Amino acid sequence: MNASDKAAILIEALPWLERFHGTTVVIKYGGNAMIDPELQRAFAADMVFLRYAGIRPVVVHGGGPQISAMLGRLGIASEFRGGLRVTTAEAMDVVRMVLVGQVGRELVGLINEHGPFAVGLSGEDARLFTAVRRPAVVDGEPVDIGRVGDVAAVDTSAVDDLIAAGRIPVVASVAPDADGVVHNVNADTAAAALAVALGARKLVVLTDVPGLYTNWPDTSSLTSQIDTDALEKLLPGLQSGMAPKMEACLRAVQGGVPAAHVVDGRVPHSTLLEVFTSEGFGTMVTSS
Ligand SMILES: Nc1ncnc2c1ncn2[C@@H]1O[C@H](COP(=O)(O)OP(=O)(O)O)[C@@H](O)[C@H]1O
Ligand SMILES: CC(=O)N[C@@H](CCC(=O)OP(=O)(O)O)C(=O)O
Repeated sequence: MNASDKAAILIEALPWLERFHGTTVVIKYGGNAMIDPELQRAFAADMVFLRYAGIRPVVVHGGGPQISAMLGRLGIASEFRGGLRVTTAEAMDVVRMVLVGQVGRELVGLINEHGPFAVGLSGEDARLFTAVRRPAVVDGEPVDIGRVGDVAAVDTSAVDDLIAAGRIPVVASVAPDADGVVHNVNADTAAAALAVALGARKLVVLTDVPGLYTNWPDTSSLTSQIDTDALEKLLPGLQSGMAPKMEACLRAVQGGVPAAHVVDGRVPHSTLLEVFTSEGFGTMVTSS
């Protein structure tokens, strides 16, 4: 690559720097996009890059595969209904231990290799999230799946304090209900609720596919942009992890976040590509 090509790549970022400088961006880092240590390091570097670019990144992380692995080691089977984990009280202890004590700590450590930026917290800290029990929806019917929560209320004060101090909040998606009983919240759902409450400029959801396939698994049905009306119609037919993910994007945009993006976290530096380049990357959800 010659000097003018390099300069072209750098200057391509300028309009996006102008547009997003000073805004809050919520990035959901999915467990499936986390399995490779090099990708994890690239993700951590992207968060620090955003921070130095004057953007305020807030990370919400998943860890589904890591939870399933730990449950497996303990001899507990994993079961999902409508894309959500069936969570007994016993499984909830493992979910909390893995998300807060393992996945969150690792991400905080990787970001902090660059400086004293990341501070980990969960929905339990300073009442960040209050959960209500959430049934799974299977064939249009609600099914009780135990200690699974939706986000009923968000108190952003702890996250606001961290952002104001120049930190990068790293949030695990477990949350107490109004009685203090801790629930397992899907991380896409938690990210969307936090993006809405923070008035984020965008929500970026990293996963392990190039985006939303409107006719899964037909690879020609990958969609680069979809509006909320079209997504609402598509939602009842979506399977597995994509159902809560796209519902979360829909909620974020309906809640006032201008755009939600589902991008391929297996591509190194996918967040930078989404935020700072002009060609579309992944699937963008916008308001109708
Ligand atoms: N319509 C669809 N478009 C894209 N992926 C889909 C679709 N339906 C099901 N999937 C599956 O959903 C998975 C992503 O969800 P999930 O495993 O929960 O990811 P994450 O851990 O990133 O939250 C993809 O790997 C894919 O196998
Ligand atoms: C209720 C529910 O399903 N919770 C998820 C929480 C973690 C998560 O969402 O992780 P990913 O983003 O990696 O899928 C779970 O237990 O797997």
